[in-house]
Amino acid sequence: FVFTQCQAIHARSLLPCQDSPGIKFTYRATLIVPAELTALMGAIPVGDIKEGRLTGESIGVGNKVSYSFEQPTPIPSYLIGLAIGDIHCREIGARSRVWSEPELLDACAYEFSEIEEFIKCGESIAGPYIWGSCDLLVLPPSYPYGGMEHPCLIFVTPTLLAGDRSLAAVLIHEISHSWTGNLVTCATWDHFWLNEGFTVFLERKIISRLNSEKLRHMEFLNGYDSLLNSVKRFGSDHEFTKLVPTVRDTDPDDAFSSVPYEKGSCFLFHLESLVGGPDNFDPFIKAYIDKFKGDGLITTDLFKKFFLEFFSEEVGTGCFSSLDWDNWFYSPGMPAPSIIPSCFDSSLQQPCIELSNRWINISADELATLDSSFELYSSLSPLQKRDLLSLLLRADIPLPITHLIKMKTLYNMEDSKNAEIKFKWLSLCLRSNWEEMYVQVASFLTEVGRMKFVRPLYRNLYKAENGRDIALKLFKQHKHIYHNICATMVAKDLEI
Ligand SMILES: CC/C=C\C/C=C\C[C@@H](O)/C=C/C=C/C=C\[C@@H](O)CCCC(=O)O
Ligand SMILES: [Zn+2]
Repeated sequence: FVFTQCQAIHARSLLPCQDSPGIKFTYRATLIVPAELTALMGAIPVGDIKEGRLTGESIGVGNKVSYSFEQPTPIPSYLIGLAIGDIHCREIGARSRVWSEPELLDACAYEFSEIEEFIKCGESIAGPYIWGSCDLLVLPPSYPYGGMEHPCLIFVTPTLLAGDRSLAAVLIHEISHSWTGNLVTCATWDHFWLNEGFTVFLERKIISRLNSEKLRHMEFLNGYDSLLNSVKRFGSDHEFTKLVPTVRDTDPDDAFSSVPYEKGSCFLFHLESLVGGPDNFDPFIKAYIDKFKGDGLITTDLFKKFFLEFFSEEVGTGCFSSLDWDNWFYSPGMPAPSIIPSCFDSSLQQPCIELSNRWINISADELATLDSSFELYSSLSPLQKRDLLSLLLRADIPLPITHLIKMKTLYNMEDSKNAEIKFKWLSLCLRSNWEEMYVQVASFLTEVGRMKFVRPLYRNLYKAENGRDIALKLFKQHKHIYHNICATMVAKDLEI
């Protein structure tokens, strides 16, 4: 199975190109591959689909076929994407197919069957979907990211296959890039937040409309937790914790974190609150996409200028007099004090907060009293279970191993198919130096290659009591299974 990951600056390793987000071009491509394999690109395929397979053309030489593609809408180089493998497809929506290796196709078709609803909702907020098709390719477990927004063919990790559609936010995120990022694109990587922060904001708008505003707020609170972790990892005065960092002469992979996603979406949430809420802010989103979709390039200054033009009346009434733009854009660390967790409605997190406090405050000899919490835990949604574990991870002191042993059996933690819950649970065990669980950490690390999970688990195993040598030996044995970006980043994390 061959797949590419060009974002941010890897397209240049694939083909000669102006490998910068500020340069856009259309393309046609032809891939010649062994006849038993299928080739796909983030573009419109020329061939037909017969019995779940793209038809290639025999080239008459050797047992090979050619597949041709066309991307008629100008895109930046980082959105070039291709994959080649034993890939089959199934229709899952009016303009969407899901592609995967045949063994996964049933599970993928079920997990992602809401895709047309997501696209339609995105259109109602941001304007027409102009890319034609919106297919989905589920990659092998080594895929280093949750998803990648190649136009016409979104790539996603198989760790989204929770079996209950509970991890759909990543798909909604990648679909949202059809407007923010793919149509209106950051002119340089310094302005990456306009790709990612705006896409997270749009993703959560869709979640609000399709589920509830309370869930949008819960996702903001979860994102705030990720932002805290990123700022803590870099240090609160680090360049990469700025919303608009200077990343010239820097490998963008080194600068990558939750900061542009979560600080950026918090900034837009703050702007939304200043103009009086979603009803007043939402028309700006469509106007913004419409305004910049032409040459499709955006910078922070252009965004600010258009925002103030659009809300010129509010400027006149002093709506933004308290807004310190430069502090938001150029100060390192956590967002300006105008955004703190209490800005968000935490009602969906309340049961998680209460349950986490019970686990944090109970003594080892009272653990039996928690048996009654099984019903409450079972009633939590997968995202609430995720947030329960996040709250426990944020506790001042690590949970005692006695408590983790109890939680493991009481809540059947090992049975969860939800990768986010599994990741948080293993992180909780590492934080408490529960050495019996290191083997489960190692097994998870040899099953997935998504950096969102792999990097923190290797770092925390490396820091855990008697974990350092296990981490180094495990990585040395298995680094070949990871994508090169992942292997490179973990090697840096482990100071190799
Ligand atoms: C301030 C940072 C400047 C530039 C960074 C640009 C790209 C970083 C490069 O590492 C590529 C990132 C690709 C990300 C793809 C998908 C993400 O949206 C999801 C990542 C988290 C996850 O696994 O869910
Ligand atoms: Zn994104």
